[in-house]
Amino acid sequence: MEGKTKVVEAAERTGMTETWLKKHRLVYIGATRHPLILSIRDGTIDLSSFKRWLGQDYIFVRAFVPFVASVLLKAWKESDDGSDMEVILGGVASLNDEIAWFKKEASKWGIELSGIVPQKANLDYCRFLESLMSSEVEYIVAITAFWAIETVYQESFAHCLEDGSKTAEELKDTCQRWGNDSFGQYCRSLERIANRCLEKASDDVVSKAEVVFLRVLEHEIEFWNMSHGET
Ligand SMILES: Cc1ncc(CNC=O)c(N)n1
Repeated sequence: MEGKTKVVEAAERTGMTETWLKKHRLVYIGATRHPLILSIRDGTIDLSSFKRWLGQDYIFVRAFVPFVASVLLKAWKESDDGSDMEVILGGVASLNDEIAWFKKEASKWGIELSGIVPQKANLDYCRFLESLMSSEVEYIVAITAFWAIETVYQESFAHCLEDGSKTAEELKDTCQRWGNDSFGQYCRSLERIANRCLEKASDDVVSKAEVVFLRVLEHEIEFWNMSHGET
């Protein structure tokens, strides 16, 4: 088992996550190449959409913190590798900066965060996160969701920073937050953890994790859709 795990860790994106990304490619593209992201990238974004997204995302991130804390707790109880906890703890630490960043960014755009009303897609997504916090949910299922949630933002915002993108200067800071290389490294660490765990998991748990992966993608698409403003 030891040797097998090493082989998986040596290469990037080999394992269950790769299989799923291929199998559910269209949904994944729906989540990572959403019209809102494409409009940031091509410079045609309507700023009211951006502001709507920013305000809603602040609310989401506040609910995301206890979710990540619950993944940390599961790692401590259930993981067979002590370094998982350190990767997840790094995620918790960066969320502290992220909340401060949202406040600064909101004031830059003249958004009053205390006045934001969460929309249905946001409430649905937060409720889904809450369901994953239950102690009944396996660590493998929760870490899979965590990896997927972070990776959608990484792939989406990194796309807005690629050569040839026409992202406006005032939006680059947002794109950097999730699109930067070190966030990319962190997502790959989460992916390696997920793959290592999935390799040892029963078929039943692997199927549960796949369902949760797909549901994350669907929630992410609905979340981007909120920026259109048709509640
Ligand atoms: C809706 C959504 N999905 C993923 C992220 C990225 N994780 C933490 O910031 C996010 N901010 N918002």
